[in-house]
Amino acid sequence: MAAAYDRTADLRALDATRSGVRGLVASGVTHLPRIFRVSDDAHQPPQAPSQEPRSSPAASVPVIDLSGADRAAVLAAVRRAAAEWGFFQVTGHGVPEAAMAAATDAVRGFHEAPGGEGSDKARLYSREPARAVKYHCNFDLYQSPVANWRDTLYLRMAPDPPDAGELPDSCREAMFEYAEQVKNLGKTLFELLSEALGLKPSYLTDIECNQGQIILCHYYPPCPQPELAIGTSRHSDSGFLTILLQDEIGGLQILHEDRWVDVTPTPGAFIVNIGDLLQLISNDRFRSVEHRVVAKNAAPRVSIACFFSTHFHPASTRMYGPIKELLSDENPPLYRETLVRDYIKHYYSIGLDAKTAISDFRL
Ligand SMILES: O=C(O)CCC(=O)C(=O)O
Ligand SMILES: [Fe+2]
Repeated sequence: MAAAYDRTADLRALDATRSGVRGLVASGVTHLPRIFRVSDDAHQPPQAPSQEPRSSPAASVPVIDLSGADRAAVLAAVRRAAAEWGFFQVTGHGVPEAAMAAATDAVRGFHEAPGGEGSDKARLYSREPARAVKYHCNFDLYQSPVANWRDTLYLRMAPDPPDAGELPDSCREAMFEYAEQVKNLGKTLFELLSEALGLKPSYLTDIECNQGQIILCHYYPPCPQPELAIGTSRHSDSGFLTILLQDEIGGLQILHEDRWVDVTPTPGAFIVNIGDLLQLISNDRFRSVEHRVVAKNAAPRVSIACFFSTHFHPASTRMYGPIKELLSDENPPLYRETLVRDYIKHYYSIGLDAKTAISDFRL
């Protein structure tokens, strides 16, 4: 029997530093603190990556060039990827590489700046749901079974953009520009996804799937014992759609046909994935797929995840259910209707680590 261990005290101690995992690394930790230790079975995927047969090359997440002249071919590729993978990478998306690099550099700069008295990190450190701009180590630190080796700068950019003064100086310009660029790309993607469902291009934006925009700027410091830790626990995304930018380090994996498949960093590309709510309204035509980020010790990793979700519209009374145009006698509705905020509330009540939220809305 292990000696009594006060996990909550350790979590509180980490929280009180207001400088996250990066602060631990800066202070020179050489062993993984226990709160980050993945229990032996908790993160075993169907097969651990090291046990996967490698005899045939693993299939990889589709890469789609959105600038392709043959629109029908682009649509077919999007339809297929959204249905079979739930994930794809996009190139030819029109977002200037300079804006992508500026955002990544700004996020890295924020996370690598020292914390402590008077710092932006100390000023922004918060778990307050109402705050539009905040920084923290693990949004679910006190709920999750294992702390993730990751810190996050949270920016809620739409529908009500934050005051410019709330953003850290080092990020302000780059992140406002990035948010605008990704919002435009989101509109393009929602149009493609609408058409891929056989609907008019404006269908998904007409029902306001693109109205909310939360940008999570993640930083995964080098981990002293990566095999014992996890960067982000397995989960599916709750919103409609996610547009993700990752740097060259890698570590993101998606669960495809019962195997973890690496999402290989592709210079200049964005990763796009279907969220639970889009699976729900597409009546399972599109799939929201589980993913995770493995910890690494070589170098820090930066990723920027932009979620299109409207759950912070507390007044929104729009109900979302399977899109009527997609239903027929052969395709009856698979889900009940829900308010976005009720779906998200349920999702968070379960927490990362399991994909049962959407199944609880199945008819
Ligand atoms: O860091 C990543 O690549 C993925 C992060 C993620 O899955 C999320 O924020 O939902
Ligand atoms: Fe995610």
